[in-house]
Amino acid sequence: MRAAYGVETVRTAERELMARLPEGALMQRAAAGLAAVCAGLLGRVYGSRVVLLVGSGDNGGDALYAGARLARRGAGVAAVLLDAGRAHRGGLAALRAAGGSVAGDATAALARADLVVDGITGIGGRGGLRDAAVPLARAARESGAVVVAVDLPSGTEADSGEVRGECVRADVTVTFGTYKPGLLVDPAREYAGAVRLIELGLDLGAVEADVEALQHADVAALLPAPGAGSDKYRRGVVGVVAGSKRYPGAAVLAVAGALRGGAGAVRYVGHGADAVIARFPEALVHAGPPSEAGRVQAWVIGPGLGEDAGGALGDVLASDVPVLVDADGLRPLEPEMVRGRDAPTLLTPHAGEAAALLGVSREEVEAGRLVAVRELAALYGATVLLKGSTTLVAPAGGTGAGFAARPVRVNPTGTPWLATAGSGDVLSGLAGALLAAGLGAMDAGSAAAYLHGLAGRLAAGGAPVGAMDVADALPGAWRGVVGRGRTAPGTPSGTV
Ligand SMILES: NC(=O)C1=CN([C@@H]2O[C@H](COP(=O)(O)OP(=O)(O)OC[C@H]3O[C@@H](n4cnc5c(N)ncnc54)[C@H](OP(=O)(O)O)[C@@H]3O)[C@@H](O)[C@H]2O)[C@@H](O)CC1
Ligand SMILES: [K+]
Repeated sequence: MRAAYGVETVRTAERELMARLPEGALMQRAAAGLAAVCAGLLGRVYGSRVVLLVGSGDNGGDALYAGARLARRGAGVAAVLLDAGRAHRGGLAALRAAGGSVAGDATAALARADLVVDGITGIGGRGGLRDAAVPLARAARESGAVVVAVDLPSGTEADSGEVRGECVRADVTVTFGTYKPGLLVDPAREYAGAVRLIELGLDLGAVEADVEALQHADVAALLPAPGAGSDKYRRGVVGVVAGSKRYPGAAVLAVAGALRGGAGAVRYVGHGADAVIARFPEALVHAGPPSEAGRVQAWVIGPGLGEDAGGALGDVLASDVPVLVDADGLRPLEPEMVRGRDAPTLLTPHAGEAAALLGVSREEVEAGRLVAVRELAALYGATVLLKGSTTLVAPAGGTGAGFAARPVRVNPTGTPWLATAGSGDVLSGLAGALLAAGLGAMDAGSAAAYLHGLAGRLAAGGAPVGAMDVADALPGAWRGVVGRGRTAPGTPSGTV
């Protein structure tokens, strides 16, 4: 599990550690790690040209001390100081002592740079870059040099992943002590490039993370494996209420996801029965209301239902089994329909659907995904999976003052190729199968997003794919995660 902690938690842990260490030791650890990453990126340090963008806080101090280390190894290091009177004193002295200098002409220095170190702001930054820093961030981007952000790309919000205004676009971000939520959540994540963590020795073991990302081993431990005594009910029967005369394909895709998610059986309810049976003769189809369809261990409702989702939705929510509500099922949804349920409810909106549920614009949701998913979880008292470039899953929340659902899980396996019609229908079926197998709503949602992302990558292999290709790639993704099979060539490693 990869964990990310917010600024307040990081600062508390840093204070505790600093009290036990000699003065300045922590910053030296950070600078040593930063310099080592820069040296690795430069390849040959001697003779290289490094420019430091230095703000007036400790983030700038890190940059200056790392610059001093590179200067000692023969790099030509020039510091651009945003406020000469407030630059980190010790760091500036160290840089000068090592042969580094303060740049007279920032633009000229940036134009010649091989590597730019962004030490404008770290966890102390607020809002987008201030005016004085904006041209420097732009010049860094346009210089063609490798841009390395210190702790965070300056201008991004550490706690929320929001980007309010201009910010630095980094190729690599070297972060200290722990990941910060903004490094894992879009839009800030996009600006961070590849993220390298330098351990500082912070003691965060007993603290609940703000954001966490599952990795292969976590997902492998969650996925159900049928035993010798498993029958279809033990493996989990999923009820799927999806599709309509107009959109029968959504029914097929949701059923495909459920079958590939290990469902012992799928009961399909709706107007897409012919299409479902034609593709999946193993599905059980039912023409009446969901409550009369027979025993299920979880319901999936919504994909492609069109306008007439309401009656079936009430029926399904009245059941005492976990319910996943997606797409058209979300439209008639009111908080009180969900809040009173004893069994788990998992809502799976994309940004537009989340915006409609919250009564805000889609842009607002996209800009503040972490805030939006937490608000929805609190409003509906349900687990919420917010689909998108970084899919987030927030636990069902309370409504008390200051309540912030945590940890929110962020999916690390997503790929832009998944932004294709019907891909969400597959995800719904898959997550429904995991709910039916007995996983909690957080685990079902986040494991499904993980597998779905991997399947998208496997299916795509660098080329466009359709939703059924993603469903067909799920067994390969599953085998790859549990380690019993080989993933197809071209599967990215290292990024998950
Ligand atoms: N604590 C530790 O043990 C360790 C901490 N470490 C490092 O310290 C960093 C935190 O340092 P920090 O607290 O000094 O804050 P920091 O990120 O430098 O920013 C504050 C400065 O930015 C300015 N500023 C604010 N907003 C701005 C904007 N939008 N645009 C432009 N400027 C803006 C603000 O100006 P002011 O408001 O004061 O006028 C102030 O000058 C942390 O990220 C890590 O890198 C490591 O060495 C490991 C050990
Ligand atoms: K920075």
